[in-house]
Amino acid sequence: MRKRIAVVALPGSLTFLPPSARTVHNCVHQLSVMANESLENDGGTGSRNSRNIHFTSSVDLSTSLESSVQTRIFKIIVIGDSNVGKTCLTFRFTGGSFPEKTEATIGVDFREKAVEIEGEKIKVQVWDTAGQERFRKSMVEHYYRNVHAVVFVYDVTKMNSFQNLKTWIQECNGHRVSPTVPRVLVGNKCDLVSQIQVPSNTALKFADAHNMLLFETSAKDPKESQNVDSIFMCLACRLKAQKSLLYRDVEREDGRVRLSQETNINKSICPC
Ligand SMILES: Nc1nc2c(ncn2[C@@H]2O[C@H](COP(=O)(O)OP(=O)(O)OP(=O)(O)O)[C@@H](O)[C@H]2O)c(=O)[nH]1
Ligand SMILES: [Mg+2]
Repeated sequence: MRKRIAVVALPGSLTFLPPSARTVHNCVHQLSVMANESLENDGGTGSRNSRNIHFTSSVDLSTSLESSVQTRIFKIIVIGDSNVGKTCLTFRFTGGSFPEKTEATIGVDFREKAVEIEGEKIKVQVWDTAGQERFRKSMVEHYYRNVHAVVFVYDVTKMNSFQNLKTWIQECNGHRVSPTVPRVLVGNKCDLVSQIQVPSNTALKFADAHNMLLFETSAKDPKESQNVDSIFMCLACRLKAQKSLLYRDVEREDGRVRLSQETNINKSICPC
């Protein structure tokens, strides 16, 4: 039986159950997923399009962020071998579906989702990076600059992609990403049950050794959708708890951040 981080949906709410042995800290957060604010809708096809930022300088990004200055922005990068499903995972989180067709990411795909945690509106900015060396080498500095959290992804059906995690961690450390920056490990493609090569116990040991939570999930399986959400929400909850992260004039009403009425998703227990 594969050990997973369980995610259970209650009527009118989204509840994350904390992973028992790997709880990093216990916290209860109230959150609402306000709106699915991908920077630009691609019509649900999942095809790579205009949000594919193959930028050459940080100026491109600052332009994109001008409209977002009223909320805190958490930059989360997603890294790992090519073809492990980074694009599909980020699309599942920000777009709520599995892309019908993907191509190798070139540079970075940049997506955002607005969430509300304990009454604070937050933008989770997901940087879906290229796994192929030739598509990423000129971009690496941009990935790691001012990053708030890192998601390492491997494919549970490809032992190589798991073994290569060491290299990805080295690269991350080599770019002076602070040890205090939260990191999680994601084993993707768990729907391919008969092809699984990476045992859960092996992955769990690795995650523990690197002080990471482990999520085993599938971007493809719709039943895993909330589990995919919990990867990013877990990080967002932890980042929110780090008061030192930049505030950007959070919109307030009567001294309190107004809760969104647009969704019935509200009370949650942080999976961390
Ligand atoms: N069965 C299954 N296939 C998946 C899953 N996630 C992604 N895939 C497939 O795996 C292939 C690669 O997915 P991508 O998301 O493009 O991989 P990537 O990691 O972004 O690859 P690069 O952009 O080259 O770094 C595609 O054919 C997807 O349809 C999953 O959870 N289950
Ligand atoms: Mg990709």
